[in-house]
Amino acid sequence: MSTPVPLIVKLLASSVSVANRAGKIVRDVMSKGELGIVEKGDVPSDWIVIDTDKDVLSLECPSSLQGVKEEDIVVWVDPLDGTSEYTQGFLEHVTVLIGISVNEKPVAGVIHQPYYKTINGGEKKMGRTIWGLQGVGVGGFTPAPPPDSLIITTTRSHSNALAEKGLQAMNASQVLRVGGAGYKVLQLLEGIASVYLFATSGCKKWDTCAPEAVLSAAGGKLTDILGNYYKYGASEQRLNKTGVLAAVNNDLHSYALSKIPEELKELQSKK
Ligand SMILES: Nc1ncnc2c1ncn2[C@@H]1O[C@H](COP(=O)(O)O)[C@@H](O)[C@H]1OP(=O)(O)O
Ligand SMILES: [Mg+2]
Repeated sequence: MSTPVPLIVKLLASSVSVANRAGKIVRDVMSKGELGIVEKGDVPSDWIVIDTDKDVLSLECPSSLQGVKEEDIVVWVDPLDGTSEYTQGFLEHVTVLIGISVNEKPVAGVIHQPYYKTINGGEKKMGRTIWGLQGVGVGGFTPAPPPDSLIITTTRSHSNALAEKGLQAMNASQVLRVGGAGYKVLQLLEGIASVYLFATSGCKKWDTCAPEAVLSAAGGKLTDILGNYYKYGASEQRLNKTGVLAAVNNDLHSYALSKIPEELKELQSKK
C-alpha cells in the first residue's frame, strides 16, 4: 500500500493544474475579446479542474508541513494580477496567483504567467508555471543571482507621493516600473531586479501570498516597509496597509530596509 500524499503537497499540485487552466482561460477570453460574467451554476465544464501536477505530487513534503490539517490552511487566489497592465496590453506582466498559507504564514505558492512564450525546436508554447514550497525550493524556472547594482522594481500604475518618496531614498542605479506583484517577484528571482519596493498601501493579501511563498522558498524575504511579515489568516484584513518590501535574500532586504526613511516608516505605522 502506498503512503498517502500530504495535504500541502496535494494542494500545491492541484494549484499548479488550476493555474495552468486559468491561464488558458485568460488567453481564450482575451483572444475572443469578450469579458463575460459566468453565473453560479453555469460554469463551463472545461473550467473544472480535477487533475494534479504529477511532478509536484511526487515532491517530498518537509516534516514541518506533514501534519498540516485543513483548518490550518487559507488559500489566497488572484486570478489575474496586473489587471491594469492586462487591459493596456502589457501581457507579460499578468500572472495567476495561488498562495497557500498555514497558520497565517505563506508556505507554498504558484505564479503562472499565461503569456510567457517559449520556443522549443520551432514550436511555440504559451505560459509557464512557477511554484515554491517551504523547505523544498522552487520549480518551473531557473533562478538567477541578483544584479551587481541596485535595481528596484516597483509599480507602473499605482504610484503616489509616498511610493515615490520610498524610491528616491533607495538611490538605485535603475528603477523598473512594471505591473503585478507576481511579475515583480519573478524579476527578483530571475536576477533582473534586486529589490521590490511599494512604500504605500494598495496591494491585497491575494497579491502577496503566492509571491511571498515562492520568494521565501527560494531564500528571499517579503515584508511591509517596517520589516514586519504580513499574516495570512482568514480573518486578516485584505489590504496590505504598510506597503511591500521584498528581496531575493536577507542581506539585500536588510540593506533596503535600512534605507527607508524613518519618517516614511512612521507615517505608515500610524495608518
Ligand atoms: N491602489 C491600488 N488599487 C488596487 N489594486 C492595487 C493598488 N495597488 C496595488 N494593487 C494590486 O497589487 C498589485 C501589485 O501592484 P502594482 O502592479 O501596482 O505594483 C496590482 O497588480 C494590483 O492587483 P490587481 O492588478 O490584481 O488588481
Ligand atoms: Mg492583484
